[in-house]
Amino acid sequence: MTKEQVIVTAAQMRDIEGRIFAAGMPVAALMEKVAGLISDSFARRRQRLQAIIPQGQRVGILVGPGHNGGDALVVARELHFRGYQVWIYQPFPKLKELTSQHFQYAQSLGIPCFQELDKLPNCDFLIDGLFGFGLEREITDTFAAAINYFNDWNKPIFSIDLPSGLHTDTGEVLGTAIRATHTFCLGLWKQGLLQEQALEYIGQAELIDFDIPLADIHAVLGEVPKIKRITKTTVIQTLPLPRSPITHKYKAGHLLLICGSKRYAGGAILTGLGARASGIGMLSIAVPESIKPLLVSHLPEALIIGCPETETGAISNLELPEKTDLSSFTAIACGPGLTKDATPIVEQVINSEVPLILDADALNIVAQLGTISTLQKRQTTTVLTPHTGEFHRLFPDINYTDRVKAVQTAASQTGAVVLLKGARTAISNPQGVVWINSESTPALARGGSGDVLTGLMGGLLAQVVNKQVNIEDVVATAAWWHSQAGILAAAERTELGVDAFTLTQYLMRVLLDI
Ligand SMILES: NC(=O)C1=CN([C@@H]2O[C@H](COP(=O)(O)OP(=O)(O)OC[C@H]3O[C@@H](n4cnc5c(N)ncnc54)[C@H](O)[C@@H]3O)[C@@H](O)[C@H]2O)[C@H](O)CC1
Ligand SMILES: [K+]
Repeated sequence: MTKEQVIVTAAQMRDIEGRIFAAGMPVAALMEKVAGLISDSFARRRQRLQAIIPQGQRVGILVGPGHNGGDALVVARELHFRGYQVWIYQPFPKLKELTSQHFQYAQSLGIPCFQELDKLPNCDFLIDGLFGFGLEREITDTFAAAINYFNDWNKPIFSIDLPSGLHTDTGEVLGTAIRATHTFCLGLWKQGLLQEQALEYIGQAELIDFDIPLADIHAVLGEVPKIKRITKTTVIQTLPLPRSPITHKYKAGHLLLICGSKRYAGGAILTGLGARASGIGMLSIAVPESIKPLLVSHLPEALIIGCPETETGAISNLELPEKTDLSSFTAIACGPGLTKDATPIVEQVINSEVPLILDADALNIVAQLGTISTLQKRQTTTVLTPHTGEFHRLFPDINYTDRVKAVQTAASQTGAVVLLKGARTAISNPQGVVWINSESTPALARGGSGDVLTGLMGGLLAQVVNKQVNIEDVVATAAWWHSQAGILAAAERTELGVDAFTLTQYLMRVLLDI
């Protein structure tokens, strides 16, 4: 485990810091260390920012009543000595002792301090030290008015630990919140910063590591923390690389995709291209007979199985090649483009013993059949990959604003690994172990990119399912791979240039860089 993977709640951070203080680290010393690291990072960033904001170096420091404010005051002092023109806004009647001492010292240095908004000078940047993980309740009155006032200034705002006003664990806005350009998250990633609803407030997030001993992290979070960020470390451990020099196509997995319809042939092609990019040894794709020629032309290496179809052009019956049945495959991925007329097919794969990924229309069909009753029958690997709409249809009683809790609940109810798609995709296994994909791109918000993920994930699962891997690690690796390809493509083609087919062409590029 690396610190970049760890995610904490406010309570866990308080416990971890409490252990550090109990071991003898003075709070004031930690505050000095943290604020020094922030000032260094800010100064390094200034070189880059100077290009964007060349004029002056006037910094407004927003100081809250707790140690977040204390951090900000130490940063104010350090930037003052580094030649910035610093002023302080501190409207609180009562400050914590350490914060109060730093405030007093800043005033003794002649740093202008203000209590009223209308007296504030102009500035080039703001540093937000109003609230950190100690925010306990909704921000109201003067403090809410101040936050809204600073948001309206449209200046770059650097938030310390969290944008003030965000709930540390859920990322919810408590009344109002600073819209940060950049967030310096202190020590360990706070869970709220990885929640979708926080994204528009965080700006670019950076972890300021202040050498928290791993022993203290394990003491509070356990040997293997339950909730982690997906990083390259996980991916490298999970990918079927390097390949054995003596492997052959039958040892590199045999995936069956069941997808497509006369109406949605493209979904089947994109799913197939995603699977191809996974490196899968053998790929079979069951589609309605009428679109078989299309698939063959796009995926000559795949075995395309033309199935009987309903009059609406959906698969009516899985007509597998002779001497094969579902157990001939190491994994099945089912759903993209199926339409809701393929219910018997979905029931058939659910009743099989084969590791199974359900996506798109397969999920809508499961929702219609009754999610829990349908899936509880299965005793083998099942993965669900809903977007929020499909998630709501599958689990109408689960509130998904806190996406971590939502996927944990859905996974424990169904016994499946559940991936909830979004800007911060969350994945849980039935035991509540959660991965969060903390890097993605809005470029992926397009029809078809989910089909690519299903194929990629199916191909990866088919290659590793018989090895000692955690299924949630495989799902997390596919999600990371998929979003990194989107990020790479967007960097070269802008966020408007990543159609699903293009995305499939970037998947392999990602692995070249790890
Ligand atoms: N734990 C430590 O000693 C260190 C923490 N670090 C930094 O400090 C904050 C956590 O500090 P804490 O004092 O616990 O809380 P905050 O600074 O976030 O401030 C909360 C403060 O404000 C009061 N409060 C809470 N909600 C409201 C509200 N809605 N309206 C008004 N006032 C409110 C509450 O009573 C607290 O006193 C952490 O984020 C780090 O930035 C250091 O980095 C290391 C030492
Ligand atoms: K803050």
